[in-house]
Amino acid sequence: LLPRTMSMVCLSDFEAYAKKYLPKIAWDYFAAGADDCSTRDENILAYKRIRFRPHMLRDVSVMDIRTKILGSEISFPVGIAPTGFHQLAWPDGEKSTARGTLLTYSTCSLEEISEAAPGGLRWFQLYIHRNRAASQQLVQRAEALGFQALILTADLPYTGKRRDDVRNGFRLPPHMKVKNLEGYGLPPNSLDPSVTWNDIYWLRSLTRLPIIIKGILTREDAELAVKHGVQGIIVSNHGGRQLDEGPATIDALVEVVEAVRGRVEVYVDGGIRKGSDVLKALALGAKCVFIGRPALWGLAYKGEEGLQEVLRILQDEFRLSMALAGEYFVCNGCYRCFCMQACKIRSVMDR
Ligand SMILES: Cc1cc2nc3c(=O)[nH]c(=O)nc-3n(C[C@H](O)[C@H](O)[C@H](O)COP(=O)(O)O)c2cc1C
Ligand SMILES: CCCCCCC(=O)C(=O)O
Repeated sequence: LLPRTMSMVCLSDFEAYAKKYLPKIAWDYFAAGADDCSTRDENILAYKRIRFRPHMLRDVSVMDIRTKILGSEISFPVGIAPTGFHQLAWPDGEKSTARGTLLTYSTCSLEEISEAAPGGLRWFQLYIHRNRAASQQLVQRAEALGFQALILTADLPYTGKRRDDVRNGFRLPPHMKVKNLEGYGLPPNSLDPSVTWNDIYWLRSLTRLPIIIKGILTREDAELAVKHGVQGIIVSNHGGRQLDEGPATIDALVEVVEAVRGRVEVYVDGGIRKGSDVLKALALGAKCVFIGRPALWGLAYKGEEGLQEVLRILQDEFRLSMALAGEYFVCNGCYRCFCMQACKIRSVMDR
């Protein structure tokens, strides 16, 4: 066991721990952004530019931070984003994160995860492979195992250029496998870069599960997503790991929410490191947010327990920010509740 003498107060403490104790190749893979990492870093900086307009004397003695996503209640509006290869952080891998999203590129199989967390809220993240029959089977396995939604990740026709991964010659250690793809004879780089919007119809023909599209950053694509019948949109730039120099997700969220006009649920991920970031995202119209790297840091710290600690800290910070801003219930992504002022330093939370 690694030393755990640090007292964990905020998510950056978990980051420091993971950086110190993970093997360099794993840390570099988790931390990586594309090219100069400017979008990765901008995801975080953009939150810092947003300021609250807090209101006082609003009786925040009783607070309700529950919300619903696609009809299911969650205890507070934070979920776990799909991130690859959890066994690089903790031996149990995705079994420890099974209450979140599970992905194609996991080091545990769909079946192992279902067994580890029966009955939990679970969505399956899909990459479409050139071998469509394999993708079809994955979708159908996920549906049969009780996953409640499909997330189609749209921003990875090819993997972005992550310099440290190139320098390190990153690949999975021989004892770790992409278990969901075993038996299909697929090389790991068999993703289909010819996927288009029409493939949403193909996916729809395979499953009755709600489809959520992940990786949307513009009003034009948000319109297309609604037109193609998805049930949800995750505003995401893959944690800045794909196209560098694109917008920070919290900035893109505003135009996506405006374009969608409440027709489907909108979520956001990227750069969420504090409870006040969650509040800002909600105030700007997200129904729920997802954390990627912070969940991996929690896993690296203490497996499932470490992840729970990350979530608990984020929940406490979120609750406190809400109370200090004069809010006592979660707005459920109803963007009309908040006045989004078009000033340089955007102010949120004014109703
Ligand atoms: C190590 C790592 C692996 C990832 N793997 C996937 C993946 O397999 N599928 C996917 O849709 N997104 C993947 N993502 C992107 C995350 O789902 C999410 O968009 C991003 O991590 C959010 O940013 P954050 O890390 O700043 O919270 C990955 C991100 C990281 C950091
Ligand atoms: C063949 C591509 C696999 C990438 C899986 C993980 C991922 O999305 C990442 O960002 O890393």
